[in-house]
Amino acid sequence: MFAGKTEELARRVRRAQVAGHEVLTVAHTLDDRYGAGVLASHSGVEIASRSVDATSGIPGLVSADTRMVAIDEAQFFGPGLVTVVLDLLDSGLDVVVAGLTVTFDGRPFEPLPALMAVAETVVKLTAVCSVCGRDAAYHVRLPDAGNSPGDALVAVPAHVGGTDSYQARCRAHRHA
Ligand SMILES: Nc1ncnc2c1ncn2[C@@H]1O[C@H](COP(=O)(O)OP(=O)(O)O)[C@@H](O)[C@H]1O
Ligand SMILES: Cc1cn([C@H]2C[C@H](O)[C@@H](COP(=O)(O)O)O2)c(=O)[nH]c1=O
Repeated sequence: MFAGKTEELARRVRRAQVAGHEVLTVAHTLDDRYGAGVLASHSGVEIASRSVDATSGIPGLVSADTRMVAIDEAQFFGPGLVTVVLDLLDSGLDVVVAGLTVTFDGRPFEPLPALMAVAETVVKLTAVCSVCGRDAAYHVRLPDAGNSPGDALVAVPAHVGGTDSYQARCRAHRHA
């Protein structure tokens, strides 16, 4: 988290739009922090988006004019997103996916690892460790975020949050 994934997704969406391409930006309904129809980064960058509650809702949003599909918070969609993304690519669309690769307890967070394996290009961004300032590929869930969050691999509304619930951490401080 806080690595700039949404900012980078927004940059790519805007760049495609400048080129005159029709872009479909998709988010998951689990994260409704900024309201329906908008994606926002932690720094306040906003882009218009459509929300769906499952991967099966994505293909139906694609129109004949769509050139690019941009998907944020891919970790909320689960492993089924891989097939949908591959089908979109096979139909000739550009697809850009942003999401968390690691859970708050440090495990690989599908579908990102599988998507990274089949992607032509992977950009892995890191945040700034909140303890020491080094590159942070991990995050910790803060004690105030609530007890017993359950399985980190199963996306639920209780896991949704920002600086209120999570901090970015480097390898050395990922358990601190
Ligand atoms: N620990 C941190 N490390 C880096 N950026 C942070 C941190 N905490 C807050 N930020 C802010 O978060 C922004 C990135 O937000 P965002 O694009 O939403 O990231 P992500 O989608 O990876 O969570 C940064 O530009 C910065 O303003
Ligand atoms: C670590 C972790 C985070 N989440 C949630 C928390 C946020 O709502 C999003 C990540 O958003 P960001 O744009 O990358 O900051 O995911 C989660 O569900 N499970 C986790 O393990």
